[in-house]
Amino acid sequence: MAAAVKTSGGFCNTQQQWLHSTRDLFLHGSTRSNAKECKSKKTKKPTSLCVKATSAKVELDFNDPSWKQKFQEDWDNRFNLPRITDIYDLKPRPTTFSLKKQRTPTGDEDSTPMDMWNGYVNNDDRALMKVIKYSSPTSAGAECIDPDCSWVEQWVHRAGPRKDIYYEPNEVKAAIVTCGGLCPGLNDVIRQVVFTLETYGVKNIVGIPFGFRGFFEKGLKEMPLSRNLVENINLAGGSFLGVSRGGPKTSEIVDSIQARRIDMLFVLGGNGTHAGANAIHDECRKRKLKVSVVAVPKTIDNDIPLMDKTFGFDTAVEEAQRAINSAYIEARSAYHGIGLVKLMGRSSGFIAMHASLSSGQVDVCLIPEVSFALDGEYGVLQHLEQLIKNKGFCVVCVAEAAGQVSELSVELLQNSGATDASGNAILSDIGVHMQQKIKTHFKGIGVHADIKYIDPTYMVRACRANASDAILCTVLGQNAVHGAFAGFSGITSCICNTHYVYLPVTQVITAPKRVNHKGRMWHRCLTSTGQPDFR
Ligand SMILES: Nc1ncnc2c1ncn2[C@@H]1O[C@H](COP(=O)(O)OP(=O)(O)OP(=O)(O)O)[C@@H](O)[C@H]1O
Ligand SMILES: O=P(O)(O)OC[C@H]1O[C@](O)(CO)[C@@H](O)[C@@H]1O
Ligand SMILES: [Mg+2]
Repeated sequence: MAAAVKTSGGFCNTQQQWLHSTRDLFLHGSTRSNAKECKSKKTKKPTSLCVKATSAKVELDFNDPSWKQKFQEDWDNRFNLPRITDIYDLKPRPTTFSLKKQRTPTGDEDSTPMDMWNGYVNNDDRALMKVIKYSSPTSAGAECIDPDCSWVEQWVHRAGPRKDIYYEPNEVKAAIVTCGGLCPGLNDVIRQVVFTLETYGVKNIVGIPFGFRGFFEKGLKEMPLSRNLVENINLAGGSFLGVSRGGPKTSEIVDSIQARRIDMLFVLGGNGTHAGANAIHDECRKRKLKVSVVAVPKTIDNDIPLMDKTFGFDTAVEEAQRAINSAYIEARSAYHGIGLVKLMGRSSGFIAMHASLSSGQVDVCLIPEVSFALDGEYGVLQHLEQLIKNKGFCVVCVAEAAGQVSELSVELLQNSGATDASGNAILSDIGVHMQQKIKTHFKGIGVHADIKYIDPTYMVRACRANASDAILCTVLGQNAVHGAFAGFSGITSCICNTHYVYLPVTQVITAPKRVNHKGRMWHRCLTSTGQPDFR
């Protein structure tokens, strides 16, 4: 077995493989420019791709027979859930969240004691994060820890109601806030959080309007929430509470939490919001406040690491494929028609890839994780020329960040460096750029081309959640409340490997998740589109 190179604060093995850390997971699939090379101290030559495991505290030597145990201990530490009992000596009390008693056919109450009903989750329950045993680092999409790709169990905490709780529901003030951009399902989660809080017996539930701004902007009043008020909000898209980017400093938010006497804060948002939730959790701990901060991961971009998907993603894909279908119909019906669709994704191509796959009508899918050239012998334009010649029309789906994330691929478009209120880069319009390039190209070669450009961006995220997202939102929202009552804080309620779990927010905020260009899904997409390499 090849020996590991020790690096400070991280692991590095001697084959080109990934290590399990949030940073690794982010980098997974983006080897070319993201991963640093590990250089041998002696020869100064690169020995492997080396990834710094930001939150890993151990160094692994794969020659050490106990390396697995060390890895697992480190894993368990990193995925241990922060609890308010870490700073307070609190006595638990029996939960007020009852699993409803069933009735026997005669109408009598079933006499089975509640304890026997197996409805509560034990704090020691775990779900497996990874279920594939890769036998080789060269297996498609392999995620290996050591050069032999050994199997190592990676457990995470199961979500759900506990028998013991750490808050007196009557005394709890709970607040909900939705941040970032819109996303289908925000209202479904708000609704379920309110329903579940009421089931525990909480009466004081409020909504913070317009994201974190609602904590400090004068004139924005918190909204009292109840089952009656939110009963039907899932029937519409958007956020009942409103969203925003940017906002106050963490200390100001926590001042406001203190002043409002909030005990539980449910934060719905993407990676920025999760970073905010973590900062709020840390600040509450610093001030020794008994506050549970629980996040629920939303974003149509699906770019939060470790989880199967974020809520809203499924719906966005469904809507996006409608746009692709329209582009296909336009292109198919025109003489030398070219349908061009731009889809959202700030720094990842998940929506573009999945919508291309689900529609089955795309000839070329371009995502930020994969380099492509427009011009030249192997460029996209040359391929479009062939498609027009051979089948008479074609459809192109481009992710908004394609050709614009320099650490992932060759940059086609220069960004201005401008950022939005949250500090996110404002991207150039790759769709408009491509439309111009295609027009100029076909004009240049004297071939007629009828280009129809569709930009459905805000349409794909302003709609209401589809059935699959509605169920995901329901479970995540309920589990968020169970997590808070169980005394956890600084956690996110999510789905991993089809099971509902809690993860510490620290583990999901290091960097965005990206499409693994060596993974099976991207290869399936390529098989479906039939596109070549554009380099
Ligand atoms: N590192 C951070 N620390 C504290 N707060 C942050 C951080 N990053 C972002 N925020 C705050 O989180 C909120 C939402 O962030 P952002 O606008 O990036 O959206 P997001 O949660 O990533 O969702 P989306 O997927 O729609 O982009 C903003 O109010 C922003 O100020
Ligand atoms: O709502 P805004 O500020 O226009 O931001 C758009 C961005 O938000 C998202 O919809 C979600 O992060 C991205 O896909 C997109 O880049
Ligand atoms: Mg974001």
